Amino acid sequence: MPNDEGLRATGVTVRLGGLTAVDGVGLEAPPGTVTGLVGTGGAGKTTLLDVITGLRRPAVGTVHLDGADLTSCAAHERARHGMARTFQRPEAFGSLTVQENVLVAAELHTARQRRRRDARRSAAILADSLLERVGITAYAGRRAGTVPMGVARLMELARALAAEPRLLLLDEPWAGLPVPTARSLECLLRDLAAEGLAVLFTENDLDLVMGVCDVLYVLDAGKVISHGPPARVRSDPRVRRLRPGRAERLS
Ligand SMILES: Nc1ncnc2c1ncn2[C@@H]1O[C@H](COP(=O)(O)OP(=O)(O)OP(=O)(O)O)[C@@H](O)[C@H]1O
Repeated sequence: MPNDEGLRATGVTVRLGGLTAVDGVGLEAPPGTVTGLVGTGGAGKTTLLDVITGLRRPAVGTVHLDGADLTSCAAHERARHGMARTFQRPEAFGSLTVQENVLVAAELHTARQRRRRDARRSAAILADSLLERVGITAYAGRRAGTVPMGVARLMELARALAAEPRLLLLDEPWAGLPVPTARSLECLLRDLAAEGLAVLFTENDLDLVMGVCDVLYVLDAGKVISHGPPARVRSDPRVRRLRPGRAERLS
């Protein structure tokens, strides 16, 4: 039955060769909240995002969005159900401008909505407003292949938002961003959640994201070892054991 519970993944297990990369993970990302998925390199974060977005089939487990079972759906079908994602390495049309890159995504979305008559115009308006929203209007005319990594990341975010998703998944969105831009991104994610989006991001450094999320999941060797409000998770002994050298600062 359709509902508005957002993302619910249950019992997700992924085996890659002899390795269990994700091991019985359950995770929820409700609308109106920012959910963080934190873990050291190799913990299984990207693999879990791949399962959620349909790029990888789990050995076991289910993925629901707003009550719809998407476990057997292909990636493009999940996108139609309202999922949008950014990647660790931004994927762009390097020879197009930043504005054109966002426009392509906006045109796809407006065409899908069958607003064909004014699709081009409304796509252009949407693209320009998104460039402004993520703060990269100044780069609109630059070729995407020539912009700094931070701008490329924000451009990818604008492309994801062009689909007007209900669930936004971001794989290490802060990597390569200068501090002021990172702060703006935090504010933007909070604003998007306040508008009703379910936001789920991955990150390696728990300290970096303490103030951004409502709920944190900590993944270690493919398993969720702690989840809940950030302050509670940070003081969880199982999490503190993962963070040698930081215990004093946190106590
Ligand atoms: N295609 C693959 N084949 C075999 N093993 C893989 C493959 N992709 C990932 N792995 C392994 O699965 C585990 C989880 O990897 P994953 O990339 O999901 O972790 P992560 O938490 O996203 O790491 P990072 O923060 O470095 O991106 C790691 O041990 C990784 O080496």
